[in-house]
Amino acid sequence: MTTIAGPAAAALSSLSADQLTFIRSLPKAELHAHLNGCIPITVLRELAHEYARSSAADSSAKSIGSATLSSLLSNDAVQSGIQQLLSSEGVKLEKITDFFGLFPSIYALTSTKEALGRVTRAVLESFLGTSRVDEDIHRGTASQAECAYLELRSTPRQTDGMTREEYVRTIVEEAEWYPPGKVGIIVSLDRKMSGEVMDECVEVASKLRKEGKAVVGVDLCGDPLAGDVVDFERYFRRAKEVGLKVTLHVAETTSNSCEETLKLLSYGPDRLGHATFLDDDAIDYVVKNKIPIEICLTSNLLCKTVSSLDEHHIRHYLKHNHPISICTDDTLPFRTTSTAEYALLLAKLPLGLGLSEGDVEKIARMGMEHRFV
Ligand SMILES: CNc1ncnc2c1ncn2[C@@H]1O[C@H](COP(=O)(O)O)[C@@H](O)[C@H]1O
Repeated sequence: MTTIAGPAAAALSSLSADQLTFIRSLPKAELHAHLNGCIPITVLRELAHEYARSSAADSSAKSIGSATLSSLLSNDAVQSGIQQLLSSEGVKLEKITDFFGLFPSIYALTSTKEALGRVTRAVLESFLGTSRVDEDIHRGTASQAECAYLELRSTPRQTDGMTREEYVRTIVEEAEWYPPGKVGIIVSLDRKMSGEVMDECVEVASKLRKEGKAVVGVDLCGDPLAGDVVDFERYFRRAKEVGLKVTLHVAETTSNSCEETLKLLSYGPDRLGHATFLDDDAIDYVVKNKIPIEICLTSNLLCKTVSSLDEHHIRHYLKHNHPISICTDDTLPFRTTSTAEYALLLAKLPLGLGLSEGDVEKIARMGMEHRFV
């Protein structure tokens, strides 16, 4: 269960019961959700407690599952990172680059296959409800689906407990509990990765795809100011050659240059994440080539890359009838859900964009049309 707060909560609570029912009834596709950024609070809290217990009980052997604490953060560092995420308001950020410092603590908790499988199960359930094929057998409770289709992305990590291939397989195995066509997995390449690791991630994605697994694409993510996009090109070209779709985080900050953006567009992406600061040339290219944009309203507000909903770049794309999809990005720090992001479309200004139900329905349809399946 996601605790909703901030802009998403304000928009949701301004809606009538009929409006909420309308949003819930729309078939929605979540196309931009980062696994480790979407862990439900209850699960994060449990994992943090277990980490603390293991740390206290076994400081000499230092083992948690098959990972060793010595290769991870100290318990104090982990607990203080997790405390920021557990605050009922969600995280407070001064600027987007502060955001990436939240992940080392989360990663300390999801570094074994067991823990990764557990969080994947919880994240899938938070978006898709209890529609696993074995659900009737194993559970008595039902939870409501937030969306009809989920593309879940994650950055493969090699830990003491698993290889990068095992990391992706663990996620895929959990996704396979859902009916075919419900979940697609996107392998994320972090801008801080070495070329060797990017290559390995693309090969793992390709291998699993060839085996018929639901690995549908690759993504470029991470600190938008890290690395040089000239160096990443070959890995995304390779991904396209082997039939994987490509989505790229692009122009998330004012410090991302126009040259960088044009270079990323030259990879031939199938979708773009955020695309907040595109200059006229880039907008022309994106509009002419009808490249769908994954829009993350709350994320942009809380990372302070957009100052208000009224000034959000979604307005531009709506005016040009350009394909977009509405996404949550990271439900844990941003305290949002798919329903709440749609509430931001429907709620009246200044709490939302004040769109009509017809427009919102059309946007939901666009999301479903631009799945990587
Ligand atoms: C604010 N918008 C964003 N911009 C860029 N990258 C982001 C992001 N939100 C999340 N990530 C990327 O996703 C990772 C966490 O999930 P996974 O470990 O992959 O499952 C983060 O470490 C970051 O690299």
